Order: sequence, then C-alpha cells, then structure tokens
Amino acid sequence: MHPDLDDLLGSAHVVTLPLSTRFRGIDVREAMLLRGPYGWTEFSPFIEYDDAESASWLAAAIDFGWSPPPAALRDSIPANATLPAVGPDEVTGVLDRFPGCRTVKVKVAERGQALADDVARVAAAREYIGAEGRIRVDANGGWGVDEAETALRALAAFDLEYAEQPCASVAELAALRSRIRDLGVPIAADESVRKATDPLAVARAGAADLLVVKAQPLGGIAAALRIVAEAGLPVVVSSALDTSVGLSMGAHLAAAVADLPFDCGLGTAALLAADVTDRPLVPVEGAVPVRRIEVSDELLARYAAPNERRGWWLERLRRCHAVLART
Ligand SMILES: O=C(O)CCC(=O)c1ccccc1C(=O)O
Ligand SMILES: [Mg+2]
Repeated sequence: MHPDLDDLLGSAHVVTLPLSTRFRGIDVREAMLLRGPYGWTEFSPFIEYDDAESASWLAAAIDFGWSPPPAALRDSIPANATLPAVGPDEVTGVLDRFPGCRTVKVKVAERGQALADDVARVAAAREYIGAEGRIRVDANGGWGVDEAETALRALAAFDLEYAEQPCASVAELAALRSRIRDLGVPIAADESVRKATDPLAVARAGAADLLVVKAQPLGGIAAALRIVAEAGLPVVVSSALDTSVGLSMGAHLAAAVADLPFDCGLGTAALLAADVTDRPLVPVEGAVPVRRIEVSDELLARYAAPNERRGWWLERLRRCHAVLART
C-alpha cells in the first residue's frame, strides 16, 4: 500500500531533539515522525540535503510505515559506540553512554583539527575499550589520498578494524586501498554508497573491502537489502543520528541481513539528550533490540519544533512526495 500526500501530512510530527554531544557540527537534531499502518516511521534527511537526495529518505519512511518488515533472522543487533570528534578528556564520558559495546567508531579528520587530535582521541578510545575491543575510524571523506595514507599509518598502531570513507571519491579510495595494502586496514565505503547515484559503483571498482548500508538514504529496508545482495561484499548497517524510530528501521534492516560480521552503528540514541519514546533504542549489554517504537504524545509535544520549522518540514515532505510520484 502506498500512502497519498494527505495520509502522510495527517500523521506528521516534527521534533527538535537536543544532542548530549555536538556531532557533525550540530547540537540539535530535527526529525519528522509519521505513523503508518505498520507503526511509527521516520523521515529525517539532514537540513542541507536537497529534495532529490531527501526523496530516498521519504521512500524509506514509507517502506517502514506502510509495508511489513522482512523476516528477522535475529532479535538483537550488536552495536558499536560512536565517538564524535571530542577531546581526549571527554572520551570516557561519551563511551560510558554505550554500556557493553565492545567496538568504538571514532570520528577523525574533523575540520579545524589536526592528526595529533585524531591520534589522541583514538589512543583514549583504545585505552577505554582495552586490547580485546575493536576500533574503527570514520573520516567522512575528509582526507586526500596522501593525508589518508599518513594518518592511517599513524593510527594503525592502535589496531584498526577498518577505516570508513577515508577519502571522498571512489578513485581516491581505490588509490589509497592499493597504497596501504601492507597495513592490513580494510576500507569501508559510506558516502560512496549512500550519496552516490550508483551505490554499487564503489564495489564494482574494487575500491572498498566492505560497505556501510543505511536504510533511510538507500530508500528503505527492501532497497538496502537488494544492494546488499548485489554488492558481494560484507556490510555493516548504520544510521544517521536518527531518533529511536529511525534506529528501529535500521535494526530491522540489520535483522534481515544474512551475514552480519560487524557491530552496527545503531547505538546513537545514546548521543541524544531527548528522544520521542519513553523506551529509547539504546544499547543494552552492547546490543539494540529489534522492535518497533511506541512514540509518546507527551514527548512529541515537549520537543515539537517551532512553527516555522514545522512548516519547512511539511513543505519538504510535499516536495519529496512529488519527486517520488515522478519516479
Ligand atoms: O555508524 C555509527 O557509528 C553511527 C552513525 C554515524 O556515524 C553517522 C551519523 C550521522 C551522519 C553520518 C554518520 C556516518 O557514518 O558518517
Ligand atoms: Mg560514515
């Protein structure tokens, strides 16, 4: 069943949630929650995304609210802790929010910071998680090939599980990958999957060892599963600083992926200072449960976006719905 615009507008709520730690240069997260026949769903492309890109996020919201999720192969998903580009003295405070998580994803290559900042943050994360823990880094495409090689040679001393999107383009990823083969640090593609017109191009080019897959940008669980099936590479399921509702979409995707060799980036409700449910999807003993989310009317009211922002999101919803109607 496919909802028309009025069905979507009729159930739409817009919230502004405070973050506990600044992330991606923002300290509040705006999101739209929608209620379909299968339960609550989320539409939350970042503010700066254009309508063409955001339309995939709407397709995902509709998929999760208006059709049944695929069969779940597991009922909880091991999750990684996500460490924003904080100073080394803040590392313990952030990681304590992810009880039982044995893997830390450390943000690196933050604008305005230096390699020494990344080394200090990764060192603090390794200290926290111990020798048995796993550490991956995510540069969000922030390094050039030379810079990435230098940084990864320095950071490899802390034993990296993989490096996520060290450079921006597929060509750079491929060049870096052949240059650092001796290091044994696999390369994961994130933006090269979720922001690309062809999400499989990076796999075909042999530019990555694994793919990060996210339900919202890839157009929903079913679409993401098709990409996983065609990629022929291991995948890690992640999210986009979603509310617990968007994270539950990611958890349902992860539950349906046959082979899940990595802890998933689904623990980020722990970075929100408020959520839309009384039972947030935060990691418990290092894993998030696969379940739908009951949204609280009281929390929707308490964190309701200002009228001007609500109007902006409703207009965005209309425009993205029109984009989908054309495709
Ligand atoms: O994968 C994770 O640990 C959490 C999700 C995450 O890092 C993220 C959250 C919002 C926007 C971009 C990203 C990213 O993976 O680059
Ligand atoms: Mg990433």
